[in-house]
Amino acid sequence: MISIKKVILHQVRMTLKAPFTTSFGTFQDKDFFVVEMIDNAGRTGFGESVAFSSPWYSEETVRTNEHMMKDFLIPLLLEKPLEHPDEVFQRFSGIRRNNMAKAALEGAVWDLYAKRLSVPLAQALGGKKKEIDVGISIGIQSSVQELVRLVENFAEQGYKRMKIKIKPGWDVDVLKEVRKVFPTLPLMADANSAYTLKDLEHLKQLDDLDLKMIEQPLAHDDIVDHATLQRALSTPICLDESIHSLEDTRRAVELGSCKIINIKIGRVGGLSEAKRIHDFCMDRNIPVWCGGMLEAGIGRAHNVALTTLDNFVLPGDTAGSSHYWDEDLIEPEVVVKNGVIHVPDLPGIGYEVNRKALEKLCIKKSVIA
Ligand SMILES: O=C(O)CCC(=O)C1=CC=C[C@@H](O)[C@@H]1C(=O)O
Ligand SMILES: [Mg+2]
Repeated sequence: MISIKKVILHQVRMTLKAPFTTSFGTFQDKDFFVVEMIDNAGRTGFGESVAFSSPWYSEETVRTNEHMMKDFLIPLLLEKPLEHPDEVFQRFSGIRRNNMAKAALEGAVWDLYAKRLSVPLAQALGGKKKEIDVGISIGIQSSVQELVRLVENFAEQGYKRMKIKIKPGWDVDVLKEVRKVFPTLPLMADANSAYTLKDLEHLKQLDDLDLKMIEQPLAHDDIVDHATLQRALSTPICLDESIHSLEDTRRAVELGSCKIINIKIGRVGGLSEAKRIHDFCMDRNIPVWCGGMLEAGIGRAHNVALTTLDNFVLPGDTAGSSHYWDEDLIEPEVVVKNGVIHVPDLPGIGYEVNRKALEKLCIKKSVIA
């Protein structure tokens, strides 16, 4: 049994090496929670929340995460022991949505569980890969020249796929310029819901660019219009923001809204639901990949472990720690060599938490026992 005795919420502030711009705006400071969970044997599991400080990506924020974890979710975990991390999803089922708060805690339970078994988290999840292919996500840049320079730099580092953010006015022409310089490089676009069906004819031009996919072109809560758009495009649509659960996945697949799913542990409420979406898509030959939320090392470690499952057949957004941070919260940091991450074989998340760095970057600590 997993008997949780104490949960420590470290509210951390880290500054990205470079500002991150999407169709929604730009930010560089990232506040989030490191969840430290201690069991009755004194073992520690770690999770990381991914909600941003403002509700632009989803309705959740750092503040809503804190409220939900402290006032609703942690008390449910402390109520009684757990047989298996899969039970957390059920234990939280009375709480509506708030998936990122749920996932931060459930991730710590999974890490604790794997450490109790003394196996890597990847193995506890059923993953077999010892190495994973990764891509990189490039925010909207100040000029096409700067974008081409970044694509060149990341291609030289061996990243397996370039994700380029687009929005009206920074899309087809920009991608054509990149294609001119890199005629065969695996490319995809992420629109973060910047378009509507009125842009259908405009978006059809993407079909001439040999993109691997176009991610979330339409509204963050839509699967109907995406089905209309997918029927008009030969480029596969990948859904991100629209998919919060296995049920959303089932509906989107039945409607034909997408051909690929970007699975983000925080967006779907944790690793157990992420596995269910993975398995559902594998049974229907729908490829998935692991999206990113600009995580620090603990969240990055969870993404690496999840990506070892068989149907993560497309490179995800799990770039190396040094792409994001001057100093990460884990030792060793996540390193990408020629577009590949070697999966750690230590118990749990497989990386040690750098306590000194955590203390230095922690702006508030709450102990709940
Ligand atoms: O490098 C990463 O962690 C991926 C970053 C990234 O592309 C995104 C993070 C968060 C929201 C979005 O802007 C975007 C995405 O949609 O995947
Ligand atoms: Mg996305």
